[in-house]
Formats: sequence, C-alpha cells, structure tokens
Amino acid sequence: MSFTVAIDGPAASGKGTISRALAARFGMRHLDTGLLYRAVGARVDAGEEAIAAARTLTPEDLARDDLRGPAAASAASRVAVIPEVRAALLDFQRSFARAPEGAVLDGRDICTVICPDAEVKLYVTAAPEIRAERRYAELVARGMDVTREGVLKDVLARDARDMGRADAPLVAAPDATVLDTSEMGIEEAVAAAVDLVARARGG
Ligand SMILES: Nc1ncnc2c1ncn2[C@@H]1O[C@H](COP(=O)(O)OP(=O)(O)O)[C@@H](O)[C@H]1O
Ligand SMILES: Nc1ccn([C@@H]2O[C@H](COP(=O)(O)OP(=O)(O)O)[C@@H](O)[C@H]2O)c(=O)n1
Repeated sequence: MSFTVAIDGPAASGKGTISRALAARFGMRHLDTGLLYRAVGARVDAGEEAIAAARTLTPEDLARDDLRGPAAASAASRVAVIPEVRAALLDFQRSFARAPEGAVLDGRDICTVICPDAEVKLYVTAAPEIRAERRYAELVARGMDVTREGVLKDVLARDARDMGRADAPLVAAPDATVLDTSEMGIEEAVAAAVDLVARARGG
C-alpha cells in the first residue's frame, strides 16, 4: 500500500527542502511538481503553445538547466492558470503519488486537488519578506544577477497569481497541518515535518 505526503505552500517557503529531507529519511520518492509548470513555462517562452507543451512534456524538458531562475518561475505561474495545462499534468502526478515505496509531492494544489486522500498533508509558509530573502540568497549563490527588491516583487506577484486563480488556487487545505517556518531554521522545520510523518506511519 502506498503512503503519500502532500505539501503545499507559497514560493520559497521551504517545501522542497522539507520534501527532499522527508524522502531521504523515509526512503520515499519525491516529485517537485513546480518543475512541471516551470518546464511548460520555459517551452512557452521559447514560442510554443502552453496546452500543447503540457501534453507533450518529456524527461528532457525537466532536465533543462534554466528552470530554477526567476524567468521560468514567472512563466510557470502564467501557464499554471490555464485549466487544460493543469489537467494535462494531473495523471503523471497522481501515478507518481502511488509509488510503492511511498511518495512526497510538493506544489500548490497537492493537498487540495492532486492527492486529497494523502496520509499526511502539510502547508508550509513563512512571511513574504523572509521567503524573498531566502530566495534572493539562493539565486545569488547560483550566480544569478538579481536584486532583493526584484526578488520580493516577483515572489509577491507569483503568490497573488497562484492564490487568486480560479482553477486550483493555492490555499491551505482545511485538514493540512500548517508549518510557519518564519522563525525556524532548516533543521527545526525538517524535524517538525519528520515528526508528523513518523506519527502518521505509526512510529
Ligand atoms: N527554515 C528555513 N530557514 C532558512 N532557510 C531555509 C529554510 N527552509 C528553506 N530555506 C532555504 O530557502 C530557499 C528556498 O527553499 P525551498 O525549499 O527551495 O523552497 P520552496 O520549495 O518552497 O520554493 C533555499 O535556499 C533553502 O535552502
Ligand atoms: N502544484 C503546482 C506547482 C507549481 N505551480 C506553479 O508553478 C510555479 C513554480 O512553482 P515552484 O514550486 O517551482 O516555485 P517555488 O515555490 O520553488 O518558488 C508556481 O508559482 C505556480 O504558479 C502550480 O500551479 N501548481
């Protein structure tokens, strides 16, 4: 029987960091669903039509090295409002969630739409200025030419688009545990999530 951990939250809240740690700790597979939308957004920026790109996404698209930057993030949130794009990515995410060894999926609509029956549901958040500062430091460390103001503006614009869209908006599922990492370091945030999953797995 599969075991699914569903994690949602706004940009740079720490979803990926927590998801990777849980997957390593419990031997589960991890899917960063944001990468799917980033890959579709990158193909649209290259001139393709969004729905066709979502329907023909390949492993090579997901392996592109330009998906982590702000341009792909912004393109992702623009294609993510299109219902047919979301629908095209649904089956892949649901079948991933059924991995026999268990799966952690992180994104915006995992608890609410993709895996509403997940054994563990988590909503990871933090104050926007703190998230923007973390993302700024991450992008600078990757050698990207960004400013604090620019990153904060991008994060706020993306949050507004993700929370305001009609189809699968970002919202904390009523039955999700909310983890506000504003005043938590990575270790503390990961420990809280590990504790939650360990309890749900029965030890
Ligand atoms: N609790 C935390 N305290 C400080 N930095 C964090 C914390 N959680 C994540 N980070 C850092 O913030 C950045 C964004 O985290 P990430 O896990 O990629 O967020 P998300 O997947 O929600 O976009 C990364 O550089 C990560 O190392
Ligand atoms: N399940 C998901 C995952 C991402 N997305 C979209 O994809 C964008 C990029 O997601 P991401 O998870 O890579 O972004 P970060 O939180 O890492 O900044 C988001 O801003 C959303 O618009 C979505 O709509 N649904």
